[in-house]
Amino acid sequence: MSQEARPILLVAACALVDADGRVLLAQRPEGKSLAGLWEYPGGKVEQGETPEETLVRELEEELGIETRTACLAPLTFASHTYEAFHLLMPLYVCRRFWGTPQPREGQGLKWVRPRDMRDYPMPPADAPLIPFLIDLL
Ligand SMILES: Nc1nc2c([nH]c(=O)n2[C@@H]2O[C@H](COP(=O)(O)OP(=O)(O)OP(=O)(O)O)[C@@H](O)[C@H]2O)c(=O)[nH]1
Repeated sequence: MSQEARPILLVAACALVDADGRVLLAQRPEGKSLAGLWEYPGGKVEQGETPEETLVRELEEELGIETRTACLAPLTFASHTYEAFHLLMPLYVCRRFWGTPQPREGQGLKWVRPRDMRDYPMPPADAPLIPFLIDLL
C-alpha cells in the first residue's frame, strides 16, 4: 500500500499502575491481529469519542474496571507505520480506578514492572514507550 493510501488509525492506550508501581499488560487473544503479544489495554477511538472517553469505555469492557476521564494523565504517544495503517496511539497513565481487572475477553493479564517489560513480546509500536514508563515509575 502506498504511503498516501495508508489511513491514520487513532487508538487510545492506558498504562494502569498499581500501588507497587507495576503496569498492567494484556495479551492479545488468538484470532486477533498480533495474537500473543502483550499490549496496553485500550482500543480504537470511535466516532464522537474523545480518547479519554474511549479508555473509560474500553477499560470497562475489557477489564471490568471503572475510571474517570479526570483520572487519565497523558504520558507519551506511539507513531508507527503498519502495513495497512499508520498507528497514532496516545498512552495515558491511570493510577485511580475502581475494581480488580478481570480478563473479560479471554486475554492474559499480568502486572509488570516497566524495567521487566522487555521480557514480554509487544507490538512494534509499543517498545519505544517503555523508557517513558521506566522514568515515570
Ligand atoms: N489496544 C492496543 N492496541 C495496540 C497497541 N499496540 C498496537 O500496535 N496496537 C494496535 O492498535 C490496533 C487497534 O487495537 P484494538 O484493540 O482496538 O483492535 P482490535 O483488537 O479490536 O482489532 P484488530 O484485530 O482489528 O486489530 C490493533 O491493530 C493493535 O494491534 C497497544 O498497546 N494497545
